[in-house]
Amino acid sequence: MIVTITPNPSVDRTLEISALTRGEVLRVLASHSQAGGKGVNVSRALRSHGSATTAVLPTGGADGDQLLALLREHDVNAVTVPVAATTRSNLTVAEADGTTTKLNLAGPSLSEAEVDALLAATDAALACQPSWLVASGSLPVGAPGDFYVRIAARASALGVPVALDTSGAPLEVAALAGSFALLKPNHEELAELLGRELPTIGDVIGGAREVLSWGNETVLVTLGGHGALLVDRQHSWWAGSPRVTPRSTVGAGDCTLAGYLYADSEAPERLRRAVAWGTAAVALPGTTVPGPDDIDESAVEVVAEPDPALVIKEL
Ligand SMILES: Nc1ncnc2c1ncn2[C@@H]1O[C@H](COP(=O)(O)OP(=O)(O)O)[C@@H](O)[C@H]1O
Ligand SMILES: O=P(O)(O)OC[C@H]1O[C@](O)(COP(=O)(O)O)[C@@H](O)[C@@H]1O
Repeated sequence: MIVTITPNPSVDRTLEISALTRGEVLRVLASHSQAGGKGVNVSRALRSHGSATTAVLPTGGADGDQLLALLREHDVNAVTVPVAATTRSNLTVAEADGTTTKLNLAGPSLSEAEVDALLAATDAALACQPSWLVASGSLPVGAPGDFYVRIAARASALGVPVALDTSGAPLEVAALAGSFALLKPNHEELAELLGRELPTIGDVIGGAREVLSWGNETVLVTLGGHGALLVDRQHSWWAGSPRVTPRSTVGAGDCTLAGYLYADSEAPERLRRAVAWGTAAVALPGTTVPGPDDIDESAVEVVAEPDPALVIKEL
């Protein structure tokens, strides 16, 4: 059983168009409304593979109701904390050449009592001793900057490992506090955290090891179309699959994390599965999560101790 907490979920709305031209009237080829938010997507991907999972999230207003209905459709067990403000709707414009433009709203403002209720709901979900707690996404206005540190302390008290996928200030506060079993930044998020560019494999491994030195156990860095790197204190692995033209990259990082956590395997096999799930996600429209039939682990190449001189953009 894996519990996810998504403090700022969304109804993801995707518009597929042939090409984006500013200032023009454009015809939409297809549109999708799907349950979104990073932890929500992890739960959806796990559920589509038959895993037991509970998604903890706040919901409010008509979009909150729609989000819950969408989760029900996908048979995802949701523990919801009702909030007064309306759940956000994030917008994606997906172009035929694979370019994905994401417009993410700040989301609703939560009161102190609502934040406390969210923490209490997470405590209640942790009582079943899940194998992982996944804490994911941006923080809503009103949540304290150390929200994920508080979450990690509660999980650690129960011996539950925490995987964190966030960005910006919440990532910095949490990563510096340490105590995360897994951090999943993408390439840009890790570079922003460290305040420097990370053009080579060696730069990313060095940066990940710096994050480990703050008291975290493992770092999974996703590299967009260039695969992913898994780094612990002793070892590193790179994995990638043949290039595909994405239909939508929204949710690819979340599916990568879900694939990593899905089963307790050796590190390189976890990474292979993670990249297979992420690659499958980009071939699907909007925030669609892959099921078992979409995944091809055999297409993923895994390299132990990759050459530090390799330039990521050239992989
Ligand atoms: N353009 C792409 N082509 C093929 N695979 C991709 C592409 N973009 C992302 N992926 C896959 O999805 C994973 C996560 O993508 P990434 O963009 O790094 O994460 P996030 O969605 O968290 O920003 C990558 O590690 C890769 O396996
Ligand atoms: O909380 P944030 O950082 O605004 O991100 C939320 C958005 O990210 C997603 O979870 C997708 O994330 P990834 O593309 O990084 O996997 C969307 O479903 C959601 O709209």
